[in-house]
Amino acid sequence: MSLRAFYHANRWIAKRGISRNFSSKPPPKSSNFKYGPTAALLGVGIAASYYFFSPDVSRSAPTLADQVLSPSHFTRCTVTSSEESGPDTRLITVTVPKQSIPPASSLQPVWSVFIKDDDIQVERPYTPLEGLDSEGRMRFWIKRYPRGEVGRWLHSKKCGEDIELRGPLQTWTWKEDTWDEVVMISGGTGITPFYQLFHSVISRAPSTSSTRFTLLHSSKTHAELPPSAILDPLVSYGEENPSKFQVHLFVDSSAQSSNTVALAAHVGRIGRPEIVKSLQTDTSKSSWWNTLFGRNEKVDLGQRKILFLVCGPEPLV
Ligand SMILES: Cc1cc2nc3c(=O)[nH]c(=O)nc-3n(C[C@H](O)[C@H](O)[C@H](O)COP(=O)(O)OP(=O)(O)OC[C@H]3O[C@@H](n4cnc5c(N)ncnc54)[C@H](O)[C@@H]3O)c2cc1C
Repeated sequence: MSLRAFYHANRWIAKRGISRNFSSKPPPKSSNFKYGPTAALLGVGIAASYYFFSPDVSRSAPTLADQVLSPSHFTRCTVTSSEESGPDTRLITVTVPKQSIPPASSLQPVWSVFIKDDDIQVERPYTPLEGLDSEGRMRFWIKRYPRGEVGRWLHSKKCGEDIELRGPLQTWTWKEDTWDEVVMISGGTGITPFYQLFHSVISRAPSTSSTRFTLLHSSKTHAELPPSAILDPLVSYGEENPSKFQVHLFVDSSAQSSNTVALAAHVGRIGRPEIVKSLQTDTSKSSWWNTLFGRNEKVDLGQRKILFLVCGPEPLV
């Protein structure tokens, strides 16, 4: 996983790169796969501090029954639903035993859990789309890669089978009343942390909240776009609250699908023009974005605090 922060403050620009490996095995020798959230911050005088996982305990942590979910031990949970949601993806629901459900107050977006493939003893982090409900259910959108270990193993799990997981682990912490604009850019299953933020924060924001959110999501094809269980709530909320939340979908190829939401996707990559265009719908900010991205024009950041979050495979990040 890689984490980078970009600051822009008046005429000073700093670029910082921090990389950490969270894999429980040596990285593949020749793979360009990387699932990395990148946070890019723009604003005046913003002090940014991000902390992703501190893998202080590992897959060798013990498995404990009758204890509340914790990063320091594994909890045996049950797969209660698994449905195909695209060519290589499944929506998988895992249910935590009642006695292991942590208090809701201990779960702050955005968090994830490590799931352990106990055939080969490796673990990978996954993001519960809606967090954890009062019945102990967590729903995941999980991609299977051709030679990927845990994804393929999870796809093979049937309803009623047990899996072990540990967490919650804080992927990134949302802070209320901090940002004027939040721009989320995702590719593939990189949408999952943003969906959790949408479910836990954006869709519940009080009408007095002035933060504007924009989600730009890209998938290779229409068929690989997130399933309607993910897209429908996003699209509906955006239509009902256009001044608070906008969602724009992108696909690389124009091959069509029967998914009606998918048909609304733009063909092409998410680039600078797409970001500018999506944000220019608010005319009060068009000059801000024009000057920010214009080559020879003076940057005028004003006093607005803008956060960019990027999550997806390495070519996107
Ligand atoms: C905070 C966080 C949250 C995440 N949330 C989600 C989520 O909600 N949903 C989701 O689907 N993913 C999520 N991920 C990604 C997930 O953790 C795994 O990285 C992903 O599922 C791949 O793991 P794997 O074991 O299936 O594949 P790996 O075994 O890690 O392999 C990954 C890729 O590398 C290739 N590869 C493996 N070995 C080699 C080799 N020797 N040579 C060349 N190529 C090789 C595989 O073919 C595959 O394409 C998240 C990641 C993070 C960091």
